Amino acid sequence: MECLGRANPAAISVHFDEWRFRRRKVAASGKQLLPRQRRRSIALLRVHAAGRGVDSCVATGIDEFADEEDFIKAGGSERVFVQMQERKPMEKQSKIAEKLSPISSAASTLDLIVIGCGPAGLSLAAESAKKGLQVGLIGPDLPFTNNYGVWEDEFKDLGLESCIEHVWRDTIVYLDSNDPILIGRAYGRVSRHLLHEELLRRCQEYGVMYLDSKVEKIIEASNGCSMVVCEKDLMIPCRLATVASGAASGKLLEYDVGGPRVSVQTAYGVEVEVENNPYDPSLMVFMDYRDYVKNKQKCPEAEYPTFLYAMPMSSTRVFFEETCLASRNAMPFDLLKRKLMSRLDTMGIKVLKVYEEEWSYIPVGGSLPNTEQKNLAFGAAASMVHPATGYSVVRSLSEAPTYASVIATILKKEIFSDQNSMISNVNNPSMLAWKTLWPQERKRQRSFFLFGLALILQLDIEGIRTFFQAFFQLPNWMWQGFLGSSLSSVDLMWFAFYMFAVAPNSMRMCLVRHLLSDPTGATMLKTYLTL
Ligand SMILES: CC(C)=CCC/C(C)=C/C=C/C(C)=C/C=C/C(C)=C/C=C/C=C(C)/C=C/C=C(C)/C=C/C=C(\C)CCC=C(C)C
Repeated sequence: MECLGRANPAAISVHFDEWRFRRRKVAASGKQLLPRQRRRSIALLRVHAAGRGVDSCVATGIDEFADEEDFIKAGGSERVFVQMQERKPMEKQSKIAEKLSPISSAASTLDLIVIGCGPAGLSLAAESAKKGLQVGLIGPDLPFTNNYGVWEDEFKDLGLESCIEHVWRDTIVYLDSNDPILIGRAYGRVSRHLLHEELLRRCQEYGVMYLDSKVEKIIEASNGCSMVVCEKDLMIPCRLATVASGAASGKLLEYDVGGPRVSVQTAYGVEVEVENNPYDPSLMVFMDYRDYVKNKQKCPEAEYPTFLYAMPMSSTRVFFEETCLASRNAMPFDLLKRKLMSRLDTMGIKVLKVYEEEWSYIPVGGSLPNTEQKNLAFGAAASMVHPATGYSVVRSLSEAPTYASVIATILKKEIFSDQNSMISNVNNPSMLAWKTLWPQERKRQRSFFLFGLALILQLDIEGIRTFFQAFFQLPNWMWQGFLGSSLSSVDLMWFAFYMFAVAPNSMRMCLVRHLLSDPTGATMLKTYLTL
């Protein structure tokens, strides 16, 4: 990475103008950027962002993109990328290096290297070290930036209730009428600071080591071990490497080819002090799909069905997030923001003070990782994001102990003859771990979720309302299990029939049409029939 250092404001705008100029020139010529130009281009953006007091790469899913071209390939648009680069506020850096001992390049081969310091990476590193493995964690030391929302019971089951900073006794959904649906389940807002502290404490307790660096590639050494190549050509040897650096870990992993296209969940949020808050502070607003957009005709906002997700922290302080559940192309952040402001205005909510803003970009759907590769993955890198909801943190945290056990079994058993070399007659011991993460049953469930995602993508705002009206009429265990990925593939069939039974005729026709005509329907049926 070319380093341009910190710049003064005048220099920054020159850098940014230069970046824009170069991009336009390249676009006009119809040519690709040369690698050197790409490096320069991203460096310019970073200097621009840093000089504006903006963290250049912290929004969900974006931190591991090598540059804007990778981002665009993964479904983003250049405009969104620039907005994220420009606007994400800089937060206080966490200090992983102060808590964990350093990995030294001269150290002997580590058992496991986990790449990525988000919730998935930290939890897997801690759980693996707890199993007695020598674990190294590598990744930039960035703070958790998103406001994670969780069902309180699910987080309690993980023993992490102390990380919830606010609990609402119930959750509410508004669709088209003033007849809201009370869900009957408590919801919590996770303190990203406490969650980070807790996961870091676990890493420290079990002796995880740390290196603050970006991983360039992972190569296989001649003795069967792996070499993790970091910035400045620093090489760290390990017996197994697991990539947990988010959805944009493409360059470190192989994914199945010809899988479904990646869609995107986008959201723009603000935590604000307001006058005239109409929401009851004891209820979390999971989805408000009521129509509050002014000038509906021909405004681009109306093209994307979005909903409001609101966490009233008190009667005057509220976190509002305008969310596009899924779209084929990312909904631009300025549109989301405009829609949110127009909604608040129409509702008579007056914003007095803005505490913080959030931009969230979550790729959903897409292919599974190739489960025959030696390097492992976890969290969003392993496609563990729920395709139809965008949630992933609880699944990663809850599966970390089992996954770590399997990795420990692979490394401790006779599969490896000694500390450093793998017995050659065992083809690929990583398959055991991949099978734990993605057994055929999980693949069936995911094919159903992808079918559901494709359905959501086709619905307009009216269709979405009718659809969720039916969804929340299902028995609690069904819709809760669907959201928490805990329904078996057979349960999901019951879920589909139940949806069909409770839906109005127009939606029934839509469901059957989708099953018969959408390619995800055929893929789902094929996956269900594969033993
Ligand atoms: C920061 C972060 C991390 C984030 C931010 C953003 C946000 C705020 C977000 C939020 C989100 C949310 C709230 C979400 C939610 C979601 C949901 C609720 C979802 C749901 C879904 C559902 C579905 C998909 C369903 C589906 C169904 C189906 C597919 C069905 C089918 C059926 C059929 C086919 C029928 C058949 C029958 C015969 C043939 C008879």
